[in-house]
Order: sequence, then structure tokens, then C-alpha cells
Amino acid sequence: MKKIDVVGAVILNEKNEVLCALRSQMMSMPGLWEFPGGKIEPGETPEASLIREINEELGCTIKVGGLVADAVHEYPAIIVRLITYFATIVAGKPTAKEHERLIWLPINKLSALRWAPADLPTIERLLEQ
Ligand SMILES: Nc1nc2c([nH]c(=O)n2[C@H]2C[C@H](O)[C@@H](COP(=O)(O)OP(=O)(O)OP(=O)(O)O)O2)c(=O)[nH]1
Repeated sequence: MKKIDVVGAVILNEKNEVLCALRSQMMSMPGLWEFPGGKIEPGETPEASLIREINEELGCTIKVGGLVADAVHEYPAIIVRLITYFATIVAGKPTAKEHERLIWLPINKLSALRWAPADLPTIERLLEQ
């Protein structure tokens, strides 16, 4: 089965809320929430990939912090290794260029959303903190 390495950003604001992104009808798994990010290109570090993806998807610049989770999830048609990092916005304002919607949520409310299954280890790790 096809395997991809994906990087996602747990972007925190000054109120310690997390930026959550709703996958659109144009994407696979529409209607599920995710951490913005995308596939790591060959030769790219996860951090550089994340900065590039966030610029493309949200039109803002982030500073990448520590690792949150690194876990593999097997979907019916693809195996996704999702690596997530804490991040903060250093320039620009996030706008949904590809996503259906963006919302800021406190960590203790994250479980209320329907997340892409690969994201659950990240959610659990955030709830542990
Ligand atoms: N960006 C991101 N992708 C995730 C998360 N959770 C999760 O299962 N994924 C999956 C969805 C996609 O199969 C893949 C990300 O690839 P991508 O964002 O480059 O998407 P893509 O261009 O292949 O096409 P698409 O799936 O968006 O239609 O990882 C997550 O939190 N963030």
C-alpha cells in the first residue's frame, strides 16, 4: 500500500487556542477536521515542509516549535505517517485558501470535533499536557 509522510501544525495563539482546519469538498476526507499541513517533499525537512505548506494553505508565516506526535495510521487506501509540531504565527493572518473553514479552539474542546483518524494521537498528546 502507498505510504506518505505528512506534517501538521498545532498552531497556538496568545490565548493558548489551537487552529483547527475543516477539510473541504475538494479534498479527500471532506468534513473532517485536521491540522493544516501536507506531504513532505523529497529532500525537505519536516520543519521546512511545514513552513511551506502553511504559507500555501493559510497565507501566513509560522515559527515551528517542538514535536507533538509522530504516529502512523493505516487508512483503507493509504498509510499516513503524521508528524505534528507546535507552531506560532510570526507574520500574516491565517485565511482558509483551501479549507472549508478555520476555527480557534481551546485544547479542552478539541475532542468535540470530528478529526481525521490519523490526528487522534496528536489530540491525545495535547490533552495530556
Ligand atoms: N495536512 C494534513 N493531512 C492529514 C492530516 N491527517 C490526515 O490523515 N491527513 C492526510 C490527508 C491526506 O491524505 C494527507 C495529506 O496530504 P495533502 O494535504 O498533501 O493532500 P493531497 O494533496 O495528497 O490531497 P488531498 O488529500 O488534500 O485531496 O494526509 C492532518 O492533520 N493534516
